[in-house]
Amino acid sequence: MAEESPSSRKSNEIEHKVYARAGLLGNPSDVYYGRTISFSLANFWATVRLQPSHHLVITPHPTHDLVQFSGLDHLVNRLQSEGYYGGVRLLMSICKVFYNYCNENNIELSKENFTLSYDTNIPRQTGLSGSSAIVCAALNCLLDFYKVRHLVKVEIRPDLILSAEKELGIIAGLQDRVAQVYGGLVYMDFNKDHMEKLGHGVYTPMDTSLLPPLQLIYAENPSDSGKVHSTVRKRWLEGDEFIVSSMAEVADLALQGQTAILEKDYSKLADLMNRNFDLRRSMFGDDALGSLNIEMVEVARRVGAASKFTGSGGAVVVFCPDGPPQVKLLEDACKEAGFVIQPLKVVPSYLNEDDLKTLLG
Ligand SMILES: Nc1ncnc2c1ncn2[C@@H]1O[C@H](COP(=O)(O)OP(=O)(O)O)[C@@H](O)[C@H]1O
Ligand SMILES: O=C(O)[C@H]1O[C@H](OP(=O)(O)O)[C@H](O)[C@@H](O)[C@@H]1O
Ligand SMILES: [Mg+2]
Repeated sequence: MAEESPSSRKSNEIEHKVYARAGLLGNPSDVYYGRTISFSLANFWATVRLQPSHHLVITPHPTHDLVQFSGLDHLVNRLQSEGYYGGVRLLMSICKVFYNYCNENNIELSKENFTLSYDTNIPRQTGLSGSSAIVCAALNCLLDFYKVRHLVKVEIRPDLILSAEKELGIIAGLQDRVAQVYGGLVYMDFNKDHMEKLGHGVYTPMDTSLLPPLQLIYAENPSDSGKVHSTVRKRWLEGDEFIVSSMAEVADLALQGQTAILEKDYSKLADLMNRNFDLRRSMFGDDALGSLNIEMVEVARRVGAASKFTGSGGAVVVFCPDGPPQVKLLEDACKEAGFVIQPLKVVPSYLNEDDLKTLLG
């Protein structure tokens, strides 16, 4: 299962690449002690580079952390489309979480400093987990720079990545981070007992070759996962019966999906994907999901394909049960609607030997 980790080292520089992820079934129940099946995709990735340096420096990205504008209209347009934040706060936050975790667990860190910089081609805030890709790649750099990879268990790493985002007030779940730490296709069970006893879920890598060809549709339409989740989260915490039972049904789709994928029962997979989106829609409501996002799902369904969000909105994973002619119909429909469509490329697992050793210990 292990492939070489997508990292590289030039003299004493460290670079890690982490791919976008798609939730195939069960999301967003990961935020609610549920189950999901998710995978990393080679279509998009973020890279973080670490270079040893005298001071500790977090380098702003020239475009994602823009602070120089041609004028007020440029500044205001930019804030309206992309919000106030780029990746700098993500890098700072994972440094803090990593440092605290090492302190609390008696993992000694040398006194050396570094400069962190990042780049990403993951379409911003489209539910492809651009945020945790940056955080995960930074964590990988820190693990290697301080040579502590063997001391930080693989199952714990998604929690560290999530803590870094929670620290910033981003409402998020673990599925993104698990898919991005493990790579490949992973079945995840976030059962409450396990989560409380072990401090993490139970993660089972699956063979990526079991998946049928899948398509990705997305639009440049940033949506904030925190905002999308906040009302449903509040209702769930209050014990709202409809939300609690619907979320349990979403979690069950991943359980059924695991069997369907293992048996290559793709018509069942299509039904489960569609049901997944229908349940999300009934819980979150059309206003929170946004008409453009709903249209991306609908465009696929109009050609008879199965479709659902990869994350909280912005991108859609599609399965065309009738094969290439149906994919062609879908491409034409997307072109007309102004959506980008491309075949999904699933990344195999990229845990290395040191990572695998921590799973045994
Ligand atoms: N492509 C990106 N470049 C820079 N920062 C990003 C990017 N995508 C996300 N972020 C940062 O992560 C935060 C949370 O993003 P989120 O809503 O979770 O989007 P995603 O679905 O891509 O993970 C953003 O507010 C921003 O600070
Ligand atoms: O709503 C979802 O399906 C996911 O939303 C977040 O992911 P994002 O890529 O930021 O949209 C969240 O982090 C995930 O855990 C949810 O499953
Ligand atoms: Mg995110």
